[in-house]
Amino acid sequence: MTKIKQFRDPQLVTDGSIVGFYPREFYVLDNFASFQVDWCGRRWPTSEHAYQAAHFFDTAPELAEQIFQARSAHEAYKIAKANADKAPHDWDEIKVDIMEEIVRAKCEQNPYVKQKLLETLDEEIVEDSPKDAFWGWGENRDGRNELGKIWMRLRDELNSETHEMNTNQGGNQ
Ligand SMILES: Nc1c(N[C@@H]2O[C@H](COP(=O)(O)O)[C@@H](O)[C@H]2O)[nH]c(=O)[nH]c1=O
Repeated sequence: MTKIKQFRDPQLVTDGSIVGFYPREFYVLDNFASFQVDWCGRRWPTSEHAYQAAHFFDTAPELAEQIFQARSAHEAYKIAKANADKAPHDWDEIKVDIMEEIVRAKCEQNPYVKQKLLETLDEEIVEDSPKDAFWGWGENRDGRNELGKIWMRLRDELNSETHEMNTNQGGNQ
């Protein structure tokens, strides 16, 4: 039995009879969601813009600029994919740390994101992507779910900060 009331998702109709387009309950955790992030000296339209541009900061700054200007997260993603050969050779080794930095900034800077993260209580968070088995769980639901893990780490941090604050306040009384 789930502890979280996901009031939107049970209404999803997936039998093909309608085309539904209202965002899902925890859409804010998605990198394509429309929350700006101040990171590396710029205000990025979404965390996806920041993450995709970061591929090219050192190797192709003009592409980073193009991604900054991209009109949507989808566009940012497409530019990066089309230029994957220009990413640094060690990208796979550094990308999780970079993603965590960006996602942490998004959470700290957007109170609604932080609120929704805390509403997940201690349930497992999964990027339930049907195709990405690195950031999400992928087609077979057994992928690495690295983005879900980042959110769970950030949630742990927030909860231990709150716990520490409560403990300190209790100690002062
Ligand atoms: N592809 C995708 C989403 N997934 C995001 O796409 C990015 C893929 O990273 P990488 O493979 O390292 O370039 C990553 O930020 C992941 O969370 N989300 C969405 O809403 N819609 C999409 O179409």
